[in-house]
Amino acid sequence: MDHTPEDLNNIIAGISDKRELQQLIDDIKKVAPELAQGISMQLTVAMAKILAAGQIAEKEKEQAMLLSISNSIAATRNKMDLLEVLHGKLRTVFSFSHTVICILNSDKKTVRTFLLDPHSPNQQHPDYPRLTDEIFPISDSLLNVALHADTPVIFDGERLIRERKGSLCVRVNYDSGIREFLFVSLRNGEERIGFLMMCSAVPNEIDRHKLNLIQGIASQLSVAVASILANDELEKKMRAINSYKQQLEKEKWYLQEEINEVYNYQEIIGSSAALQQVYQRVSQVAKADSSVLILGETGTGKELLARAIHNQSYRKDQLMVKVNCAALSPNLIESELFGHERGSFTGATDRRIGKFELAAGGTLFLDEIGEMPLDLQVKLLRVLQEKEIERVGGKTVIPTDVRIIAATNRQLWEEVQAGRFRSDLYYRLNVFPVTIPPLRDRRKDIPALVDHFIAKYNRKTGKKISGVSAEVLSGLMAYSWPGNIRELEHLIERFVILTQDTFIQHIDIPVHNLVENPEPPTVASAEDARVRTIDEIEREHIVYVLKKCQGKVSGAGGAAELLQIPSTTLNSKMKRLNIHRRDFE
Ligand SMILES: Nc1ncnc2c1ncn2[C@@H]1O[C@H](COP(=O)(O)OP(=O)(O)OP(=O)(O)O)[C@@H](O)[C@H]1O
Repeated sequence: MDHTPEDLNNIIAGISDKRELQQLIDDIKKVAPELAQGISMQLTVAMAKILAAGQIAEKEKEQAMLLSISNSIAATRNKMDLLEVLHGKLRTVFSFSHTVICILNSDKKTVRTFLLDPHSPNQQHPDYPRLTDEIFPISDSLLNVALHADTPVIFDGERLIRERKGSLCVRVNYDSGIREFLFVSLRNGEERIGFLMMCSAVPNEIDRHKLNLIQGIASQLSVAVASILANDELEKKMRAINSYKQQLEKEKWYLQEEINEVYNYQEIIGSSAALQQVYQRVSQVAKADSSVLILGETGTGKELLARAIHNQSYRKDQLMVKVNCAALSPNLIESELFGHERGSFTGATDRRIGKFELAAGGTLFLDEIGEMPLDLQVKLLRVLQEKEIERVGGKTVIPTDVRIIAATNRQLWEEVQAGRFRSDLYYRLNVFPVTIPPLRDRRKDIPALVDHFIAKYNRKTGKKISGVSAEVLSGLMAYSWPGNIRELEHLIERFVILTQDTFIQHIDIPVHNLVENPEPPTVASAEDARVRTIDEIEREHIVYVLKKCQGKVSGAGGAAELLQIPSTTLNSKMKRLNIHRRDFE
């Protein structure tokens, strides 16, 4: 130690390491204690300089880490990215077991879990699913503190359990070995949006010197979380818009089909006691949402009644979709009802939804249910029981929510006894039967119906016919109406077209069905006076037979069978003679 004090000053000033300096001080104290006394001031200054330099270096390191974490957070686009930052990058700076982000709900009174560490030890806890599924009131004092913690606050796990704070969240974590909790709030500007929770299994593990750093990270996290939430909200709205669009497309397609069929729905006319009873049944069942079975002869107004039930039900703002079970072709019947996936059979070039899906939320009207083939009855029964369908060629089941209204002009129970209709399906549909009486049992309704149809066809033809003569009316009242109201409507339609007068003086009523009036009208109509062509007669006869078969062209009981010609011949005749569905439906 033969240095001069000046040499020593230079050596001391050159030392930048705390330990090196301490070693030198110890050496000087040992060999020259009075010298150490003499340069104590220089030693203190040197030590202070080294410490300050260390702090600056530490600060710079922190800044660099914060910058790196900030950059990673700023690059996050979704929850998965955020998880990676929290449980990857953050772990290189802090020691902790896992983190959780909770979000304030729009009610501002509850929070929900937004992000959970998939590796958290809580996963084994039986109450873990509740952490993700439930919402927690912020009236809970711990959550309230967490939400308002402008600077990070640390809680001892033992103490929280002792003081019964933080209920489920703290308990599940504590049971899984967590002993320390750090909370810091997340804010979007002035608005509090949630909080970050950092959990540690070791008391005092969370570095108290790095709380500033955590706070800085929390500010960055707030921006990322707010943007993910805004994106989620946007996506939710887009999904809602898309599903609404699809629904509209479905409805447009269905309405187009309806228009193509030139079908319009109208009000139910009639005030006879028999019809009053029907109205009463309808009002009893309309809002009940149970299945309804409408029974009645052809043309009595079963479809009209089904629509009335739908219109009075809670489903009235959704569609009532009609399926004519008799008109479905056997190989397409299943796809028609349940839809099909693209390529599921030859000709299935596109995915198509079935009538069940189309009627979602509304009513499915199964007309002519008595005609449904037995194998499809089984499938229908399964759908009604399980309330889910499978598209043809599809792999997933689709839940259905439809109300079923079925109608038939057959004696369905007799069909069951004859083995043509499944009894289990019969019981399922026959929850609330409504029978519409035939027109001959409610003749009182005939005058109102006549006026109604004259007004209807006046509108269509631009005529101004004011009514029928007393003679005509008594003829109409005497007729037995095997085709019921449809027959009456067609008769009136024909005579509105034929009548040149403002009053219908004469109507040809089929003689053989007159039941009460022995004097059928004898005056020949203008139409009868003219010689009709073979084509006209053929057309009339085909239309008559088609009506008799309820529009069924081919197959058993179809018009082709009755006319004893192949259905292809009948189809080409119908084309040539300009016969459309509306002519016989
Ligand atoms: N009470 C009524 N008031 C007004 N029009 C009616 C009434 N009942 C039936 N109609 C009309 O009669 C025609 C046949 O009615 P609808 O198709 O509802 O009968 P349906 O019983 O379903 O026949 P089908 O068994 O042949 O299918 C329709 O044009 C309908 O608008």
